[in-house]
Amino acid sequence: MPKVLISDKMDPKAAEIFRARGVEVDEIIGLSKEELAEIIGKYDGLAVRSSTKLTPKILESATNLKVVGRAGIGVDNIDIPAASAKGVVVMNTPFGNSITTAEHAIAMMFALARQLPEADASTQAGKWEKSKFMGVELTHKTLGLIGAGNIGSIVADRAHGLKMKVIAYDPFLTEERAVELGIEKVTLDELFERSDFLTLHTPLTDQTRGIVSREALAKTKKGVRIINCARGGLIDEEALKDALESGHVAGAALDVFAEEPAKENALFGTPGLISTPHLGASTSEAQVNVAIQVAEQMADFLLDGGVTNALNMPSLTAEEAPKLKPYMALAKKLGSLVGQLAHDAVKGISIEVEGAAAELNQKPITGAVLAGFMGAYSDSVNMVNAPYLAKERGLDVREIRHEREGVYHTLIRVAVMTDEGEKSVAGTLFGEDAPRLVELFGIKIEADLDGDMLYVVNEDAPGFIGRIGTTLGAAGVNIGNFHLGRRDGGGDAVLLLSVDQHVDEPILLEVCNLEGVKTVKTLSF
Ligand SMILES: NC(=O)C1=CN([C@@H]2O[C@H](COP(=O)(O)OP(=O)(O)OC[C@H]3O[C@@H](n4cnc5c(N)ncnc54)[C@H](O)[C@@H]3O)[C@@H](O)[C@H]2O)C=CC1
Ligand SMILES: O=C(O)CCC(=O)C(=O)O
Repeated sequence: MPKVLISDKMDPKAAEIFRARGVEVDEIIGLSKEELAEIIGKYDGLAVRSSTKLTPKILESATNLKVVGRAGIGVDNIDIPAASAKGVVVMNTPFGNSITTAEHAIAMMFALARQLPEADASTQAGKWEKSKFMGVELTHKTLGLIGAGNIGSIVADRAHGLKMKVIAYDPFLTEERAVELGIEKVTLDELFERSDFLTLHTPLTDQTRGIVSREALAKTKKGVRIINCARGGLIDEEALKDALESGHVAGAALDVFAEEPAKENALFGTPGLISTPHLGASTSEAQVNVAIQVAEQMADFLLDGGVTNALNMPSLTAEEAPKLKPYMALAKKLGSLVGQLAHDAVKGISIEVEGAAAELNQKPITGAVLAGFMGAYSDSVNMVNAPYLAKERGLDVREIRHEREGVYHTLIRVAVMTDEGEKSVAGTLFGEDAPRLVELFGIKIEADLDGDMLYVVNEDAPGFIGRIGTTLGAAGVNIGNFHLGRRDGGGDAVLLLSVDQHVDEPILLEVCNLEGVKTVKTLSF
């Protein structure tokens, strides 16, 4: 009988379901890292919320672990690459707590508008300070959403009921979906400039970390009120403290903090700050939803091999898996490449397979492309749920199959349709299993898409390669590999550099300022 450990506080329904399905279960809450590492080896499954941190070190001791179930959405407490490397499936419950979290954001917005916590404390202290607590109405105010996915779109729906004007910045939001949601799609700068209330609903990724920075806060309207029920690292907390103290930001309601549990934080005690201890998902309804869902999904997997909402595993039969594996790795890298490079809203995506790839089940290849593509924007995407999410968001997905071989024995081409037209990338397998990019936006180029990379478009002119090499070398960035392609002599050239470390913003700026450079972007695979 498989054995599961529940290591975070979870609704009793989870344990009930495990037992009813024939899975042995222990509930041990509040284990230290060392204690968890000591006992994890006994378990086939681990069910968590956000307190348990599943680190590579703990995974080292997890000799029997097959599945980790996150009763919730964000999986930043689970080291997914380490779990994948160990063959451990990671599942989450992407929708079970979205309504509850959206409601918390709305509650925070009301609390800010009417200073409810301060007014309550003052009244209960017998002060009756009626004139001190002058509020603002929400009606006709502009609510700016950063992130209009599941939670953001529920917040938008509720805000419409409050007669607010909703604007959003979300690079993945198409115009069609925005119209459907009644949201005006804007740039990030415009969102900062126009919002009376600003609320965050994105995962914490390299792109979103510190998105509400000191510079961003300087662009906001005086008197803006900010709500964060997503992840702490999205806001520069020190800059927010300064902006609250100066009165530029009239209030901030935070459910999440850069360091959690936030038993101490420099923001505490700042005028205008309202805080809750990561309560976004804490309603009995949401906790029952996620507990039932996580237990059912984990039991399905442990007892029958069924896979739902896995973040690191495609749904595949045992026979297909080994043949498809290298194609899926290639497909995911190509999807990720276009996801990282396509700045504008993508309306559609086509996945074309040719030669040997056309003899295989195309669904997992499509799933892998979509997982790579959407993984650039969200941390809840996997090969199983990516096609569903793409449909939900109005993304037109096309699959094309050519059985004939072209120049390569096998080829996968991924094309995205944006407002600027169609852009495509293509790749093949070298030696049957080594994924290789062979074409990038119409330019022939051969490259491994691996680790940290730098994408540079420049005017093809003598001396450029030397200049970029010197600039990166002077900044201590080692170039591991160099891939060059060009449209035609004297036209644009594309460089894909494999670098040994992530290239930080100041170095990126130096590269950007080199003569002839048109575009520079970091990529990560
Ligand atoms: N406070 C709490 O208890 C809870 C917090 N959360 C947090 O809320 C986050 C959002 O959850 P969902 O809406 O379900 O996720 P989702 O994946 O449905 O939506 C995230 C949205 O963010 C957008 N996005 C990604 N990168 C962006 C960027 N650079 N700028 C602007 N938008 C960007 C995506 O396109 C997507 O539409 C989760 O990642 C989780 O961290 C979720 C549940 C409870
Ligand atoms: O489980 C919790 O209380 C936190 C929920 C959360 O942050 C999430 O689902 O991403």
